[in-house]
Amino acid sequence: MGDETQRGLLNITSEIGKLKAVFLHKPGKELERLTPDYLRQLLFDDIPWLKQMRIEHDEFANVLRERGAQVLYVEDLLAEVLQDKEVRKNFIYDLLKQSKIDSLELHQALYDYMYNRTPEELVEISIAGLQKKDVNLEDREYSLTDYIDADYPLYINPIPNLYFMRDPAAVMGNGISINSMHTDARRREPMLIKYIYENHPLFNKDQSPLWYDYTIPHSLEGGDMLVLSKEVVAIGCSERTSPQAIEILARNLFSGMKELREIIAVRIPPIRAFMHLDTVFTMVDYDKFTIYPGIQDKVEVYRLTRGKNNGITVTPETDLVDTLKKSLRIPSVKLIESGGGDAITAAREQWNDSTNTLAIAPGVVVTYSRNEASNEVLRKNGIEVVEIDGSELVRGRGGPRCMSMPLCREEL
Ligand SMILES: NC(=[NH2+])NCCC[C@H](N)C(=O)O
Repeated sequence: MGDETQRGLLNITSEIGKLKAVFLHKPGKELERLTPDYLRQLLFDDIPWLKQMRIEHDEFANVLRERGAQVLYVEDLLAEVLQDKEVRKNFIYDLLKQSKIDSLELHQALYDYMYNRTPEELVEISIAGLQKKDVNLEDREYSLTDYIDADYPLYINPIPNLYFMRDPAAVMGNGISINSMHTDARRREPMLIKYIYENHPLFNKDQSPLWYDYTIPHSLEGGDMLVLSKEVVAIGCSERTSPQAIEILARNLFSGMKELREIIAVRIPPIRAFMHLDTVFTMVDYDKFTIYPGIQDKVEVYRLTRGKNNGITVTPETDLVDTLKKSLRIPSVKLIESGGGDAITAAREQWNDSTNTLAIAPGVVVTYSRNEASNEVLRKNGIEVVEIDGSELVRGRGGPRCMSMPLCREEL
């Protein structure tokens, strides 16, 4: 990565430019800590079969490599960063704080336990969690909390949604937004990215501005963030992303991304099936988008431009397609409706992330093979569709776009 390391690897100025580098997380032991009692709380609808899931994930990574993208794994970069003793110490403190371990004695015992693990083992704990039975703390005097929580099997909870790398952070321009997650289940994920951003030379922090920080109390998730062009960004205002967060992000982007002209805020209904904008709407080519049919009538659209009111002027718009044309300055926009024109098929396939396509070049997308009708419609509209199997991956309710965090795309 010679030159790129010098000026920082991060560069995303579109949704569709040829993908050059991408961050993934291969699902691991954290998925084996999902139990029926905690499924909903952990944002899953079913228990995936990990072995098959990992095969599917490898296939996804291979497709991206074959098409010329460098695949980096968050777990590898984090382990590299944790080689440094100071970083490791701070990381363990943050992990214990985030896990709300307050008892002094337990805090010390867990600190010692983790400090004596290898960086790789520590990474695994930070993702898969820490079971009480794996740590021998027999001689310890119990606190009240220890007695009351005795039946709970873990000291540190797993974060099984980490393979949806899209959400905890998003690269925009040459900077990164490290997001504030809406649910407790995902709260730790951005912290892992922050450690990599602050300490890994590939991210070259001094060259890469931070657009948002996960400690800000207004939630913002990457599934809602679409970089449409150098000049236009779209952000979903959704179950997961608040208007306050969009305004903070907008101010930072306007001051740091010189060419950025406007931000389109798209308000979508706050329900689980549509948790993020990218579950109903993604960009697949210069002037083509895939969309869940009917959603265009259920959204509210606002344009944010540089202005006097705290740095931003907000203009309500009436129509999504008109706004896209106007903002992107293109004569026409084609919305490709997922599901192939049948309402039942569309709803079933949307539930399995038919609309969550990942563009790896203009007009080339990765999708799940199971969404047959939606894939066919894309092809009919001139899009090259690269299919992967996702029978197990889909059980966490996310598709190829959700599972990837692009770091660098070729400029258009
Ligand atoms: N960008 C996305 N659509 N991500 C999907 C994330 C799915 C995950 N189970 C959650 O509820 O958070």
